[in-house]
Amino acid sequence: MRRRHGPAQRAVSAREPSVTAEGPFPVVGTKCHHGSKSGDAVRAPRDDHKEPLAMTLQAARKPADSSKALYGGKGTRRITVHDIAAAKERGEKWPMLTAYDAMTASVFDEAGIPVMLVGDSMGNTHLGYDTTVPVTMDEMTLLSAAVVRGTQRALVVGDLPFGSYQEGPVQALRNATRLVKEAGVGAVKLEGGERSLPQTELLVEAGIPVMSHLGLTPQSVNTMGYRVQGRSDEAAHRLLRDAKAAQEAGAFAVVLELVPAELAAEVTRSLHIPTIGIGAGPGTDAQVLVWTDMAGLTGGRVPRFTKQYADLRRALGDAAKAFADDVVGGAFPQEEHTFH
Ligand SMILES: Nc1nc(=O)c2c([nH]1)NC[C@@H]1CN(c3ccc(C(=O)N[C@@H](CCC(=O)O)C(=O)O)cc3)CN21
Ligand SMILES: CC(C)C(=O)C(=O)O
Ligand SMILES: [Mg+2]
Repeated sequence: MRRRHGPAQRAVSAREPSVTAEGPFPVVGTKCHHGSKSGDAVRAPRDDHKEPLAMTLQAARKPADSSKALYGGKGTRRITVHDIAAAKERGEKWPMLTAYDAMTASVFDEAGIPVMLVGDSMGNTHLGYDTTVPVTMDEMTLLSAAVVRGTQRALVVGDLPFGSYQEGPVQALRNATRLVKEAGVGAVKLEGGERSLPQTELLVEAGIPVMSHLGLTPQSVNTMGYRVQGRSDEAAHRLLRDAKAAQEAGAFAVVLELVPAELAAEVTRSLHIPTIGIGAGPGTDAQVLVWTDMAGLTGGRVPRFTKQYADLRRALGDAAKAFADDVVGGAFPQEEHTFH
């Protein structure tokens, strides 16, 4: 355990941002725990106060690390939406994973994952619901705050859950503001094209970066099911139109879920903001997976677009059985685990 999870860390509010930054982590670079938009996060604290002003300015203007790559680069400060835009210009591909708790998020942060999505898929993976539909703002806020506390570098994006933005732009702004102020996320994501444009515009105008989500939008499972989207010519045109409109409204990225690879590639070529695919083929700028699917922890059926990079479900089950066998057989605890 590298993080302290004492009571002092539980309460996060805009009024006491410092409580999110404490803990035994070595401080590398400058931490920015409240959003990613702050240009002031770029300047590292100086301990050499004898340095002349001219030199200070020169140092501040010095080009950043030669390797700016979102994944594999040398940067240690919090990733911003500007870094995401620059990656598209460089033609760089990048990975995104979901995260729902501080400890797992710290593992992905140390692995260099540049963007983490606190997905409403937490409904399925962590809260035991059948769909994402029941997930609440309270649940999103709690888990998003944990992911922000567990990361130093990743841009943390909070999903706006079903019912938290459908009423209109004002409701969307109220709830997105809550995720920014109480959880400290750097951006929010909302599902839908045309129907979510007024929300996107108002949020961006208010200073909250927005990630759009098109194609299969799981919050609409009760009307659309979990089917590949954009197969007909009409649906394909609508998706392309929606993506361009989201970009026009100010979105900094677009998730494309379960759409034909050819269409996702065309959307990617047509936009100057990055596309993030999930079940959308290899032609998108980025790829996202639900982390429990990626690591083989999810039980039961997983979507066909998932690739399993580990078998955590087996590893964890084996560990639990080994512990249980030791307890029942008297092999644990031993002398080294015992106090006298
Ligand atoms: N664990 C998990 N992984 C996810 O990817 C995920 C969630 N939960 N919860 C929220 C949504 C729901 N998602 C889903 C759910 C089901 C399918 C699915 O059954 N897809 C079919 C394709 C059907 C077709 O061919 O049209 C598949 O076989 O993969 C896809 C995405 C993606 N998201
Ligand atoms: C699958 C991603 C894009 C998502 O919206 C989620 O995890 O909730
Ligand atoms: Mg989601």
